[in-house]
Amino acid sequence: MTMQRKKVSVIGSGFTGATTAFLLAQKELADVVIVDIPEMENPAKGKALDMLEASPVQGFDANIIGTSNYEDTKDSDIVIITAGIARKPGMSRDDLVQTNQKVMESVTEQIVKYAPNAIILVLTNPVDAMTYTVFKKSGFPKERVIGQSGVLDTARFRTFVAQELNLSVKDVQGFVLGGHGDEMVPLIRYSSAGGVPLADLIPADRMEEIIERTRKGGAEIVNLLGNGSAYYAPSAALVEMAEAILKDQKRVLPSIAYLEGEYGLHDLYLGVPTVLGADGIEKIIELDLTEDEQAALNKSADAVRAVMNILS
Ligand SMILES: NC(=O)C1=CN([C@@H]2O[C@H](COP(=O)(O)OP(=O)(O)OC[C@H]3O[C@@H](n4cnc5c(N)ncnc54)[C@H](O)[C@@H]3O)[C@@H](O)[C@H]2O)C=CC1
Ligand SMILES: O=C([O-])CC(=O)C(=O)O
Repeated sequence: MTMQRKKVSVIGSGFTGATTAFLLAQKELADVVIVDIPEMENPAKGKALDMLEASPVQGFDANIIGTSNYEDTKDSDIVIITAGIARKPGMSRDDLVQTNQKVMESVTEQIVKYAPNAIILVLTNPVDAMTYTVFKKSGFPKERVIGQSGVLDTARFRTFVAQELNLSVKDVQGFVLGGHGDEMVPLIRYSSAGGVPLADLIPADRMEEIIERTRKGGAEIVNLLGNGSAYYAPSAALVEMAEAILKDQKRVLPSIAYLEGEYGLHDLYLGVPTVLGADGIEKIIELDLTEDEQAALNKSADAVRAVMNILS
């Protein structure tokens, strides 16, 4: 009996889409379909073929194709949306909202048609509002529409802390709540190195600088790259979430989830700790926040709502 491999479709063959596709294949998590608009079909095909030609060298078994035909995404287990425009230096993520809302709506229509049972992971910015757009347009249950921000924001925080303390990144845990913007809420109380609270290891003023760098982590890369935004770490984050779902790992990872009263917030998508498994978001973990933390989370939610108000 042959085992049917899982199928993941990645919408958008740009920096994040291509990198995500390659990581998924290298880890043999699924066969991968990369979809772009008809004008970009050949580059998408070219990237897919190039990746496939790396498979004998690296020794991975996964098929990868590029296409502009959504029929090829039929019955995907997961669809990852990276389609749309990215910001340039001087822009905020929120400047992308109008263009990317249209892209989300057209892409979602196709997903509903061809992969009605898929779990959707959204990367496109402004990601909290774009995940909400996809949720509304798809009519999928909330646990099957998930946005990516917290794994990336936490990874940035962990990187900076590990550098600061000259420790392995493996032993540094971080915890970031809230929207994927300057108002995100790193929770130091829940962050540690080898189980030791960070507050015992890093002076408060230095910690503030690390938090600020984390909040501006996306812009730091945008300014260095000059004509696009981060893609290696964002793709690694998406793949960690996809792996948790494909392998039903029940990982505790931050996700952008639909809130219906959790943390006192209603009818918006925001970054919170979740359990990710075969059903998507299987649980939202609610923490008891201090007054200051709740106020910071509310401020972050307000920033997301301000973007949602621009949605047409
Ligand atoms: N949530 C997060 O943490 C992160 C979000 N992002 C966001 O991800 C998005 C993609 O970034 P990159 O890959 O760097 O951009 P990119 O410009 O390299 O690639 C975007 C791709 O989407 C394609 N596309 C546009 N409209 C499409 C449609 N209707 N259907 C299919 N494909 C379409 C374009 O042709 C292009 O190939 C941006 O909005 C960016 O801000 C990027 C990094 C992190
Ligand atoms: O900053 C951007 O525009 C892309 C992004 O979301 C990130 O890298 O965090």
